[in-house]
Amino acid sequence: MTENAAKRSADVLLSDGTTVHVRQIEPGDAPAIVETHARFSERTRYLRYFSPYPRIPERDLQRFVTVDHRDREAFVVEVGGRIAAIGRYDRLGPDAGDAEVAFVVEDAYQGRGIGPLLMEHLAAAARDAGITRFVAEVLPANATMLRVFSDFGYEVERKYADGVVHLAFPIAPTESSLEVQWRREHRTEARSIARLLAPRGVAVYGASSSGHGVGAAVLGHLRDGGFAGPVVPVHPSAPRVGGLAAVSRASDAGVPLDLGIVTVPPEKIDEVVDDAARAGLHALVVVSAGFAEADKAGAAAQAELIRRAHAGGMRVVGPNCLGIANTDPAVRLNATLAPRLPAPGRIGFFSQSGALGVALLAEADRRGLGLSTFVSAGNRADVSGNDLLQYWRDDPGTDVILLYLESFGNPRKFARLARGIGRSKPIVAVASPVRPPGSTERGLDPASVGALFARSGVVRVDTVGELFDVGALLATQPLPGGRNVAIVGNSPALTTLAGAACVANGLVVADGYPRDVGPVAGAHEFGDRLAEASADPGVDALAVVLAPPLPGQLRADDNDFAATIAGVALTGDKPVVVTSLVDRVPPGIPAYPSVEEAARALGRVAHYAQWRRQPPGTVPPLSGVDLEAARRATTHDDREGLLAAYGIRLVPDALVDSAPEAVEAAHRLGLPVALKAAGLSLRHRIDLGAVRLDLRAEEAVRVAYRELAESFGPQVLVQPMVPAGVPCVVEMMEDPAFGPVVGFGLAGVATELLGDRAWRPAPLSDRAAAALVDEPRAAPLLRGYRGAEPVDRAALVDLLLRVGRLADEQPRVRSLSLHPVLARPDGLSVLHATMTFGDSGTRPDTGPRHI
Ligand SMILES: CC(=O)SCCNC(=O)CCNC(=O)[C@H](O)C(C)(C)COP(=O)(O)OP(=O)(O)OC[C@H]1O[C@@H](n2cnc3c(N)ncnc32)[C@H](O)[C@@H]1OP(=O)(O)O
Repeated sequence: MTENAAKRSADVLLSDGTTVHVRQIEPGDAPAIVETHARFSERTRYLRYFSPYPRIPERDLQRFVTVDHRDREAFVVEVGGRIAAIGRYDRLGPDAGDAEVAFVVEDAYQGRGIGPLLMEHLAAAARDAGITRFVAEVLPANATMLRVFSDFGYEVERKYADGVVHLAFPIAPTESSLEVQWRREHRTEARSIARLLAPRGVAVYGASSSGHGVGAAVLGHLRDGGFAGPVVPVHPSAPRVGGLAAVSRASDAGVPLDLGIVTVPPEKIDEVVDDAARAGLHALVVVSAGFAEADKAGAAAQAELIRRAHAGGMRVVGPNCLGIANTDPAVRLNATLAPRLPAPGRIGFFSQSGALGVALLAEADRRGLGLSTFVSAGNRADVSGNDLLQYWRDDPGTDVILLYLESFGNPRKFARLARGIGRSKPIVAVASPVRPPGSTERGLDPASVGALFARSGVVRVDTVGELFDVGALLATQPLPGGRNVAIVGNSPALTTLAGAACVANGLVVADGYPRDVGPVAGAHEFGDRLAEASADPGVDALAVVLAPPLPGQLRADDNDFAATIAGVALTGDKPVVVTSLVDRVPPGIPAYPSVEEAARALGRVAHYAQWRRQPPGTVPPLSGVDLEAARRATTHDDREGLLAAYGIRLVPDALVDSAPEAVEAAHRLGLPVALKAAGLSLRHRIDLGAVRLDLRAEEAVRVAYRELAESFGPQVLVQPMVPAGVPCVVEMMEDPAFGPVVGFGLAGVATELLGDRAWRPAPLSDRAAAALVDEPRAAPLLRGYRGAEPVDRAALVDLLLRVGRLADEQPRVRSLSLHPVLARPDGLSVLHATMTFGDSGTRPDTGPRHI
């Protein structure tokens, strides 16, 4: 084969008798030059690389030719103009099923150390293509390739009976590669939502000829909102409804209709869906109530509605929703119960609640906030917030996304989408803990939601008011380049308050500020101070604080003030927030009634801007992870073994039930030792004084054992003393909706009481792990508080990454708590761990166990 490969062109005979025709490539050859046998399809993806590695001269073209793995075709890898490996897809074993790319390495050729380089290229190719799981199977005879694979970090997952070895390659997915993959999968869905929000024509089912009722109202709103296309009422008998010519079947309309608005009672819904499908509609917005939110029968009707709609090729918004709106001047669609089409703007707004939706639209209107599109999803039986995220991601008319959420249908999908979108378009969300009526979904656990949002860069707000406060700032102002705020005002009291509010919201008052122009300064002088602040390189954002005029007193130049502020806010490249003069500043400048609200909105936006500036994290490969050992450990519920398989070592201990045993264990483990009463939780142990520390001699061990046994029973743990450190807690729990999340905090009653834990979904990226260490409010203790030496942060990050990987890969582990972990300048010690196992569908083991 090596001889063949050296020729310019070769027929390569695979071991099952089929032939692959390969022509050797030259630098600069077009990708298509690799000829292969007929089974390569049009869909062949050519991944072509010039070596980024100095060891390979640029002229040695790297090439990896593959096909969509579902086609199960052959692949050829060429490195440096030589064939490096040839493989097949159609011989894969059963474990390859969920791999993005999977292949059998049949023949591999080594020379000039290309094995590992080849693997790097495969990994790079996979990463660029958004591939996250890579599986290889190596035929038993190919020992060389097997060694290359394992040298490069492939891990043997399984050996089949015929000797084929199954390996998995730990590709470190970058967040951008996840995004690539996601885009590929979901482009089609976004297209169908685009059609829903910009239909060519709309049919209205259920508008009463009497002119009264919900349907007639929606018909009126559509008609009066100035919808650009035809609006056609569909009615069983009336020739005209709401002043428009009606038809009895949508297919009789004679104009293209894409969307149906439905307000017929639930018992009539099936005939409507069938009629809409026959007329070729693409989507339905079902406003009618009486479905899953009502009762069991309603839930069944809802399921049938979705089944029929999908069978007819239609997506469904609702049921039990307020409707949808699109302010694009070329569309002007107001298919909602709200009488007014929102003002046009660049905010996409999703509301899960219909009831709140009308109020939300009215509030947006009052604040002069322009929307691009609005969707109320009601029971969210089909179209979800995730669908809308995909749509807004690709919609050039939307810059900012506001979400009012009550639950997550698919939190993991939300997280992946949000993470990608948040890099270019901010997402602001208020997650109400209310469980939607009729929903079987869990309510929102604040820790999990916090973890999910933090990871995805979602700006989390607590109230609907804040949703708009932050939305207005993001939609109208540039992002701040940092946290330094220049406060300029005309009242020392207010500027001081503003300073405190900024600090309370994670902002920094810029050097030389707050600046008070005094109560008599005119707009001109004020404008000069603002211009100075705007030009100051030490300033990232401006907060304008004007004392409001006294009641009944209108300062002569308030309008001038407003115009001055507007001048800075609309022309500068730094965000400006204004407090007071709220009614006077023109729309487009975020104005707040109080300094606290202004500072809070700015603080959230600064935090988001910082998230966006950081490079996306990667899930780094970890040394010393032994998946085979992990598999053995989980089969036997061996908790300690499982931790060890992920490179997490506990300080050893021994359970003893007599004084001589205690002494023997102390010698074995090494004096000095600590003795702890077994069978008590950690907290109880400390509270009850059931711990004896720093026992340096046999006699001390004996005495301590007797004391503990007398008070707490004969079972006692012996553990070698480890040097003191900052006690921390690393936790992992399986959230039924969100999947595994990893938590970090400092140990101790104070932080436990305050719930001072940071959470992130597993697996952790390097960035997420670092953020976990820095995020608890007590984290300064780790960084060398009051002259102490900082602890080994890298060791903590490494431990978190390991827990994150374990959490991600071991679904049987329901919870894990490493408590305490002593963090020191020279490393860390895990003193104690509890872990619960559970299989899906069963309850987790009861009670934590010491391992
Ligand atoms: C959570 C939130 O607040 S968001 C909003 C959520 N949604 C709601 O709150 C809506 C609540 N209201 C409802 O659900 C109501 O039951 C509705 C809107 C579904 C029905 O309202 P009703 O006025 O009782 O419906 P009604 O049976 O009179 O039918 C309305 C019209 O549809 C017509 N109709 C009946 N079947 C069909 C059909 N297959 N195709 C077209 N039209 C039909 C009827 O003939 C009637 O017109 P008519 O008065 O000229 O004869």
